[in-house]
Amino acid sequence: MVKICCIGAGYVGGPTMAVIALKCPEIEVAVVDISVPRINAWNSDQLPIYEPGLEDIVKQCRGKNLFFSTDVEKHVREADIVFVSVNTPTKTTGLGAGKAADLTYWESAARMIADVSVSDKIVVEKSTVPVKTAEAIEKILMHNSKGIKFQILSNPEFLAEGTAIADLFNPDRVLIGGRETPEGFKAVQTLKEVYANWVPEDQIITTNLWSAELSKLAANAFLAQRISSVNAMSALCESTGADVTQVAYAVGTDSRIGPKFLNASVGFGGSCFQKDILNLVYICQCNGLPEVAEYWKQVIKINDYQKNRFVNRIVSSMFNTVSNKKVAILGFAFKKDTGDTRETPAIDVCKGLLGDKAQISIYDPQVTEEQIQRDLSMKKFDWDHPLHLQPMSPTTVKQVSVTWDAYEATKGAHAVCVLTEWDEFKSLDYQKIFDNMQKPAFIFDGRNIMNVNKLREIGFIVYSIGKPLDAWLKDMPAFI
Ligand SMILES: NC(=O)c1ccc[n+]([C@@H]2O[C@H](COP(=O)([O-])OP(=O)(O)OC[C@H]3O[C@@H](n4cnc5c(N)ncnc54)[C@H](O)[C@@H]3O)[C@@H](O)[C@H]2O)c1
Ligand SMILES: O=c1ccn([C@@H]2O[C@H](COP(=O)(O)OP(=O)(O)O[C@H]3O[C@H](CO)[C@@H](O)[C@H](O)[C@H]3O)[C@@H](O)[C@H]2O)c(=O)[nH]1
Repeated sequence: MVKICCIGAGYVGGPTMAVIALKCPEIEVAVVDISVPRINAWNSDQLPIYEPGLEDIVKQCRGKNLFFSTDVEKHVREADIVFVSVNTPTKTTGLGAGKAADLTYWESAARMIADVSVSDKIVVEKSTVPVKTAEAIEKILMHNSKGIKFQILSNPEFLAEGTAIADLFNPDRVLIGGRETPEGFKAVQTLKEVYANWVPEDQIITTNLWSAELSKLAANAFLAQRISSVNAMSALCESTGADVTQVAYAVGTDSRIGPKFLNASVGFGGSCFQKDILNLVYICQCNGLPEVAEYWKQVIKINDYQKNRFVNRIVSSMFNTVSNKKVAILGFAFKKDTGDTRETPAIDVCKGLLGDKAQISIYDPQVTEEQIQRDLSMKKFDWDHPLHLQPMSPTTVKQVSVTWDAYEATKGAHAVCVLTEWDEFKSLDYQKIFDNMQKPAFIFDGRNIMNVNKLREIGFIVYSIGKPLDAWLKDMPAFI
């Protein structure tokens, strides 16, 4: 029986391995992690991450051919294929701080693999890593291997959170990069056979190592660039009376452009886009390509601009101050159908409002008060380290309250901000919300999910990203 071990039981390691176990009953899959609470959660009824469809699969396979364990060394030693899906955060100190990927966790995993291995292995990069990481990993493994042979493959993951299971069942493509040597080709073929259990062969792309590593960074940069492009247009729409949804539709019907990923928003979030683009920028700089670096940096700059613009719009619309005003936040996760808050735009928006002394009341169906308080007090990039290494929230932010009910959050508020596109926000009783709010009552829709006409009929002053402005908002100078 082929044995797979995955180091890192996170948003990628957990779902990816669960799907491999489901689709390949003849393979034994062990997911290992240094975090005891995380592994305990994977072995309980309360999984550590919320992902539609995941629980069913874990329940089906756990204890049969899918195991979660903290005995990292044992499972690595026994495995034929070792996936490494550990954190690759942005460096916070030293060379490349604020841009370069911090490969501490990767390197320690590679050293451990070399230490404990007693048989040849295929080591698969599942984490998103800088191009050429495989070369460094090869060196670590080779110099510590005691004669054991390792083949390194790059097999980046393209799943998106909230749709991880659907993406894994039906990927647009699986990408495998390897060394162009007989041993390298053989390793690529072995991994290809795993995926071929459910992915059509013509959707399994094989390349050299560096193309696979770089394709992952490139794909995220292209995706994020589309969002920054449409968000840049949203600002122009507000100034000209154009409607960004209409513009995006008209642009996206061109088959060369395509309709996906053109939703204007308060800004993109999530653990990947910013981190991976910063990493790409750093790699360009290190390779003497400052113009290319500047080009990609702009995608992040526009994203920051969009988040600032949103906060400034709120404050300027409300007579240029939100001091002591209650502002309700609907949605804190970085997108719907996940409880993940890593780099969520809600953090920046809340911090911006807190900077103007607002009282904030937050409701998100999947995010706990503890998580929100940690997010609002954590330093930039701290969130991307393993949980047990993250600083605990030193103090709670007093002007922030968290409820489990949208009506409670909005009661007595001056304004409501929609920051995550949860479906349930579309069907709230907005008349009831309006009746219980201070007047004038504002709604700032950062996701364009609201029925604007209906809200205006009720009496709200409504701001939607990139849409023709309410007369009220037109009269209020926006300091952006
Ligand atoms: N989250 C996504 O949607 C996504 C999608 C594609 C790629 N990626 C990439 O995959 C990688 C992992 O992302 P994630 O979201 O799953 O992160 P995560 O933080 O959810 O999981 C990483 C896990 O690795 C564990 N870990 C760290 N060092 C370890 C070690 N030496 N031994 C054992 N366990 C260790 C941590 O405790 C943590 O549980 C990152 O490089 C990320 O960029 C993420
Ligand atoms: O038209 C759009 C599409 C997305 N977003 C926002 O962009 C962010 C990222 O969304 P999405 O890409 O759907 O989720 P992620 O889980 O971050 O997935 C991205 O990052 C992963 C990690 O690398 C990759 O594997 C995926 O392919 C890539 O889509 C979220 O805040 C979304 O709300 C928009 O604002 N407008």
